Amino acid sequence: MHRSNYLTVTSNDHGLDILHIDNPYASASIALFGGHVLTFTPKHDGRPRLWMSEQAILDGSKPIRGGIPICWPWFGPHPSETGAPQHGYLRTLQWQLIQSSDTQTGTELLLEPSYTQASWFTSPCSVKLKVLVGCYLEVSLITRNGSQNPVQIGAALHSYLHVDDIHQVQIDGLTGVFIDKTADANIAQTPESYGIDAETDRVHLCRINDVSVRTHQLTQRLTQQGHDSVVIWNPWREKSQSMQDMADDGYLTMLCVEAAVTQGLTLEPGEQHSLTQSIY
Ligand SMILES: O=P(O)(O)OC[C@H]1O[C@H](O)[C@H](O)[C@@H](O)[C@@H]1O
Repeated sequence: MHRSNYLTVTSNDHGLDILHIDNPYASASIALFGGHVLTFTPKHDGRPRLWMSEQAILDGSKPIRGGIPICWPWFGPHPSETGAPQHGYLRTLQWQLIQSSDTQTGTELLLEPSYTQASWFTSPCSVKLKVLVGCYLEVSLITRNGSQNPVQIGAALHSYLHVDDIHQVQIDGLTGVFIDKTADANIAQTPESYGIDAETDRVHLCRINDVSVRTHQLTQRLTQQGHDSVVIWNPWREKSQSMQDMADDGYLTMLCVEAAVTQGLTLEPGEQHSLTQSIY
């Protein structure tokens, strides 16, 4: 196995293994629990791009609130099984590091979950997560259908962006309609001037590749591929207060911009699909 010169591995107080990358371009950390990118800070401006909850539970008992949770093989609640976990089960599995190497664009890591089949999803699919830590962060979730039959999946790279002040946020690049999960899944039109001033949970039904989140201090550009939706989520005050792993005012400095497959993607036998998001 190749190993990056810029990689170190530590354990946190609860025994979770954390990969740390500190290369000429950026620093980043990834928990093997969930294959979960926790932090990413490019060195050209030193500004952390990802938000992590002050009250995130980092002991392996719950999904981690912040960074980039991996949702697979469904997004949101399971379509029929009420006992199945929200957003699938990969975000609470132990993952392994398969490979790491240094390239001209940064450090590349390849991870895979310890298993992919569960009672709610018995198809033999393989999953890998490719992470590039460079001037920008690129995360690709790669699914391969290893069965003899077509398989349907959903997925998301559920990225929590750090923003200086949610009241300043303007989202650029999204157009078309969205499903408003805060209003009985009504269909609504994306506003031209897109700010956030209340609980927001919107599934934008679009394959738009380029989205930006602007505040006075920073414009964060995100690109997506392999998605059928972009999800925008901020729980706002009341929901933040009700969440054990979020500070009451946590909503003020975060915004989720998620590259997602929410409409069901069919993979033919042997077919591979990549869901990719880059954060600049
Ligand atoms: O609390 P979680 O299971 O991590 O989900 C957090 C959020 O994820 C997505 O953005 C969904 O659209 C929301 O409905 C959900 O509340």
